[in-house]
Amino acid sequence: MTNEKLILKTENLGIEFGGLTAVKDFDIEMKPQQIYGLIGPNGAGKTTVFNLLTKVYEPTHGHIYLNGQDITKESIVSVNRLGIARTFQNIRLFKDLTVIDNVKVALHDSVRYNLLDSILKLPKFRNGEKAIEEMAMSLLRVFGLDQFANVKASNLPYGKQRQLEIARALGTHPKLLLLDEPAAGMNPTETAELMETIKIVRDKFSLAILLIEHDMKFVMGICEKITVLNFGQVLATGTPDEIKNNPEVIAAYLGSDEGE
Ligand SMILES: Nc1ncnc2c1ncn2[C@@H]1O[C@H](COP(=O)(O)OP(=O)(O)OP(=O)(O)O)[C@@H](O)[C@H]1O
Repeated sequence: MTNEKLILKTENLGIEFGGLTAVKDFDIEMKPQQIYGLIGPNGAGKTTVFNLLTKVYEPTHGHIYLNGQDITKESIVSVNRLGIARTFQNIRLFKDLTVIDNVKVALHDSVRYNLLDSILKLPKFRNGEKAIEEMAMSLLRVFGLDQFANVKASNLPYGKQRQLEIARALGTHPKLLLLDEPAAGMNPTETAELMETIKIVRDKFSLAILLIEHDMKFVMGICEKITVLNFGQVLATGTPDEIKNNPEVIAAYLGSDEGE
């Protein structure tokens, strides 16, 4: 047991679907503000780990601790309120809403007023709306998306849509942000830009980031620590250099793909 404060810790986390063990004995220790990579072959269980951490799936085994608090039995909503937010492998924006409205939806939960306030447009409601508008704009500014505030989300270039998803996730004030393949489908320029944005987000919002990614240049370039999953189990955990040079990881996953 370490005395060091951890933002996320799991112990023997696992889930079975019928007879299939999708994830088994998954242990991770993440420090606050750490950028951490979760990699492994297709079907290794990476997205399932995200679904366990966000309580989309009920773990069959093990425990999840957020900031020292056991959140294993919490609901999806309360895990989000306690500080875990995520993005998805496939973009899940409200495509017909504007860029700013996508972020405002996430922020609405953090400003409290009741239905009557909103129907009567009482000062509390107006001030709340103004605060939400300002918060949304300041989030968009971090990503250079403020200039597109009134554009329909589906009209943004692909790389910007991915960034908008991150902006929206930040609207719930997470302490831990889970990014599922944030660089998927991006061109090299967009990927390089995303690396910078992720570092800025980590510093500006003082949060830890756990990311799943197949782009090894991206993972090795940005992550301080990496865990490799293979067949639902941890194959290795270490620094990018340790992982790159681990013979088991090379055999199971990196092989000739490394540096692609
Ligand atoms: N709801 C479910 N029911 C049954 N099996 C599932 C379910 N969710 C995931 N699995 C299985 O769990 C295993 C791990 O899948 P998962 O999507 O987590 O892998 P992954 O590492 O994220 O893969 P990829 O890199 O392709 O996204 C797979 O065999 C998958 O079919």
